[in-house]
Amino acid sequence: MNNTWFGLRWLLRLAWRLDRRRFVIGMGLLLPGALATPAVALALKKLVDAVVVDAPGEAAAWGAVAAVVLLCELMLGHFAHLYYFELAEITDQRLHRELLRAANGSDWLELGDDPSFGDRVDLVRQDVQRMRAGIIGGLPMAALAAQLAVTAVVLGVLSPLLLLLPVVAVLPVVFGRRAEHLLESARERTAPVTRTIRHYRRLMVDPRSQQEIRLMGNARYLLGKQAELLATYQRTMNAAQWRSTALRLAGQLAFALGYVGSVLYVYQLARRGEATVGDVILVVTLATQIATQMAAGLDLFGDVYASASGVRRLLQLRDESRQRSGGSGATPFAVERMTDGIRFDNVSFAYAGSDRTALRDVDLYLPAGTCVALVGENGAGKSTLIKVLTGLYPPTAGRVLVDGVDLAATEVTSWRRRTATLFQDFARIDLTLQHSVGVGHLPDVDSREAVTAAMHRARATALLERIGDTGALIGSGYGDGTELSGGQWQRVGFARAVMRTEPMLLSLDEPGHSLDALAEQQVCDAYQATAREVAARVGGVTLFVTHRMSTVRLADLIVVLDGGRVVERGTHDELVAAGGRYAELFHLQSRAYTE
Ligand SMILES: Nc1ncnc2c1ncn2[C@@H]1O[C@H](COP(=O)(O)OP(=O)(O)OP(=O)(O)O)[C@@H](O)[C@H]1O
Repeated sequence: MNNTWFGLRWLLRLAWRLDRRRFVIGMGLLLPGALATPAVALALKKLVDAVVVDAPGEAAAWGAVAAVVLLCELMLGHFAHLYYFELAEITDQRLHRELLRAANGSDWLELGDDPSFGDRVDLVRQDVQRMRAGIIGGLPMAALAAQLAVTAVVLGVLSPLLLLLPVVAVLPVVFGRRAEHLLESARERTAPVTRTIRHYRRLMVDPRSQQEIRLMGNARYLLGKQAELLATYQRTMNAAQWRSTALRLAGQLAFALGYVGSVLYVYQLARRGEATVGDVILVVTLATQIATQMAAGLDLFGDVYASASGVRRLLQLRDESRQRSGGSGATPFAVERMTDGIRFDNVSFAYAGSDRTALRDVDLYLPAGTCVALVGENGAGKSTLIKVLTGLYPPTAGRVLVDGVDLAATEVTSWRRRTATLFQDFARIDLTLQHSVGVGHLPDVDSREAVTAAMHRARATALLERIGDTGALIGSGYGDGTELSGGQWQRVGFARAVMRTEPMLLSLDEPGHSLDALAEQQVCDAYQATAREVAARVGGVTLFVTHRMSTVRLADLIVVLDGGRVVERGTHDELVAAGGRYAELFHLQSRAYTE
């Protein structure tokens, strides 16, 4: 129960902060509208009593009062709805923003790797709709509470025994809450199943997987898998629905018995002359009203309860994101020009939920101003090393020092501002070219010159000319933009990375990925040129991962990783002469080219 009130209070406080005017007007209309309901019953009682004692003037007056109050009840509620509906709309937008903030709030990437975090983000996304209903239901619920209080007072004055009626009327609410709880926990239990169902759905409509699905003829197999999961989901949800419906029915049955009992009781009082005919009408009317109020209350409570669970989950996500962020004592990264270099001091790293160590006891020195190639087989840990160095993951053990500054004690976002990275699985940002590239350096996001210069640095001037203008839309994510090839997207990604003109670390993961030989050569030239610029301007280190030995041999330093360990380091000539792992890889590839 505490949880529900907390959620309701949190939502109402948020609505109050967002738009006090609508809140006050909405409540100001709702409350008298709600109080009009028991007032109608009282006016009817007076009307009937006046008719019984044959006082037509008084009866007509009470009839008029009943009509006016009834009109108020109908009209005020309707106008109030307009206000709190708009309020719910505003709150809904804010909640979506809160969710995006919570999902992206952590400084590190590890939360994003955690499937249970993803499940909870999915649940909260569904919850936002319910939280909106919580606002729409929360305000009338407050008015309803006032209405019930007045009804209880009227009944208590008539006979204290009649106070049992509102008490019995609470039963459907209690049972309804339990029923909601049942459905909620079923929803939480099936979250991994629904995530997998959605994944299958995405997989089958994604153009990239569709071609393979067709070639391999496995559409039926995937559909079957999805159908099995759907059946599991429906079984669990149906069982929960049945149990929750049974609980609701039990609560409503208990109230129905109380209703009939109270009407019979007041009828007996009237027969003994202890109540008037008007009192019988009053109880019949109030009991009917309570039934409607309780049914409405039950629905509203269901909405509020469900939205309170959403609030709880949203706040948990937010806290979790905050907790997995850098310490508040972290100092901003203030090195302007790198003179020493980057050091990995006994660094190890394991992904959350994985029992495999992706980096093991890495001791590595990357001197300032050098161009370093990372080499190793698939899964050796090359991308992971870049992710740890760019502060996407904190090391599990050891330290990373940039010019002697320990990244663990540094505000990670300020260090990231001094890095420029293009990952193998770079983002395809379907916006205008201006913004798709410009977001790489927010201060210049709207600067056409900065974007044009970045496209130039990325050797993508021809692409810019083909697109025509930086204001043109690229990709078809949300509009009719120019569709780009994998290699062209990579150029856009590279231009985005080099929007930062003074990175202390330039990291390029698989530059040749998605490119034809000529394009790869051009991009590698661009990388080398950018690396030289970065080295000259701020003593920056360029780190690139590639499987092409012709590119690797140009590096000042080559680092060979195997199973998460650094197994060799040196120049091309040194490593070839050493005849170790690198020499083996180099000869293997040279043979492949010459044979
Ligand atoms: N998000 C993740 N969660 C769990 N394990 C991961 C994750 N990303 C990578 N790994 C694992 O960490 C190890 C190192 O992966 P990494 O991507 O760093 O290798 P790589 O050398 O870059 O490989 P490739 O050449 O294929 O890109 C692999 O065993 C991989 O399966």
